[in-house]
Amino acid sequence: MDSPPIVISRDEVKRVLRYIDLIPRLESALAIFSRKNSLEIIQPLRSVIPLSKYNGFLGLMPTYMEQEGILSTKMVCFYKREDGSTLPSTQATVLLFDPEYGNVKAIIDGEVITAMRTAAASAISAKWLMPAQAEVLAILGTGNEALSHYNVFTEIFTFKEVRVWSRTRERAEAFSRSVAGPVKVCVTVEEAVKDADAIVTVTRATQPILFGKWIKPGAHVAAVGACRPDWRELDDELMREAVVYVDSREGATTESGDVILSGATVFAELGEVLNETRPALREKTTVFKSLGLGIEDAVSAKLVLERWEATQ
Ligand SMILES: NC(=O)C1=CN([C@@H]2O[C@H](COP(=O)(O)OP(=O)(O)OC[C@H]3O[C@@H](n4cnc5c(N)ncnc54)[C@H](O)[C@@H]3O)[C@@H](O)[C@H]2O)C=CC1
Ligand SMILES: O=C([O-])C1=[NH+]CCC1
Repeated sequence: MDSPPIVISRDEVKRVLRYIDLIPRLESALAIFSRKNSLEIIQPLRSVIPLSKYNGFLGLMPTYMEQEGILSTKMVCFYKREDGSTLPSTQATVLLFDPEYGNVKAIIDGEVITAMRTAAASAISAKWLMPAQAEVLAILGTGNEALSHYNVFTEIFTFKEVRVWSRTRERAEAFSRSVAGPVKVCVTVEEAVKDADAIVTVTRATQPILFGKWIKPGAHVAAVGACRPDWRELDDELMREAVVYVDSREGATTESGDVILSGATVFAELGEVLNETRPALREKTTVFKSLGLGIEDAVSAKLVLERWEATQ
């Protein structure tokens, strides 16, 4: 109880965290989240502080899960700018507290947690909402989130073709060389998403890059970027015509430019699908608008600590 916090680095998180363990924890957390029972979870809407001078934001994401004994806060900085910095544009730290006494048990690097839990949440959405015989995956963007999404989607599904698009061909080619399996480099978004069954948008775009007119009816889009109320990745047509699922209704209607500015209706939270209180309309064109939840970081951090302790 009075021992100093354990510090777990990015490399250590990478060593111990596995999708096979993470996905069931996230499914359970998303289901708990959507039951909205304050005896199970307290997770206020994230507070976001704009860092206007630096074109960035600090998000604070506290979570308490009494029955699981988890009290945590993630602090995440994310930037819109591109200035050639070698630091990641999304950086985070997760604090795990002992809820009984308030001492910090662990300080865990949040970069890999953020990338893996976000990709795992998108994969859960695809498990329920992607067409049954999905053959083609398109990834738009080539940053950290693109890589984690490539990893989990190719680990748990079998696609005949994976495509990638970036604003420059060089970046798309570098991404394609950096991953284990074959990836087709596409020069335009339209080429990348034509007849794709699953599309992942993981860019820092602030204006739409993906247009409904290019998408095959029945496709599933996991929309991960555009996490500010005035940022977009998807156009109005796609947002209004697709069935829109979100991680959190409150989050989506407060933070998502794609939801707010298009006037789209939110059909369900992913946790409601997992709880079977709302249907998974797999045969329709679907969008999962992800913004990220503190509860995802909380259960991921607990898992990291457990696995890390087991290997000491
Ligand atoms: N939903 C969630 O839980 C999370 C969302 N995010 C968001 O996901 C997005 C990607 O994050 P990271 O991979 O960490 O970022 P990153 O900086 O590693 O990669 C961003 C990618 O977007 C591209 N890009 C930048 N501006 C663009 C534009 N105007 N149009 C098209 N492409 C553009 C970059 O070339 C790069 O390929 C960001 O918007 C980030 O805020 C990040 C973490 C969690
Ligand atoms: O949940 C998260 O960590 C983030 N969502 C958008 C940027 C970072």
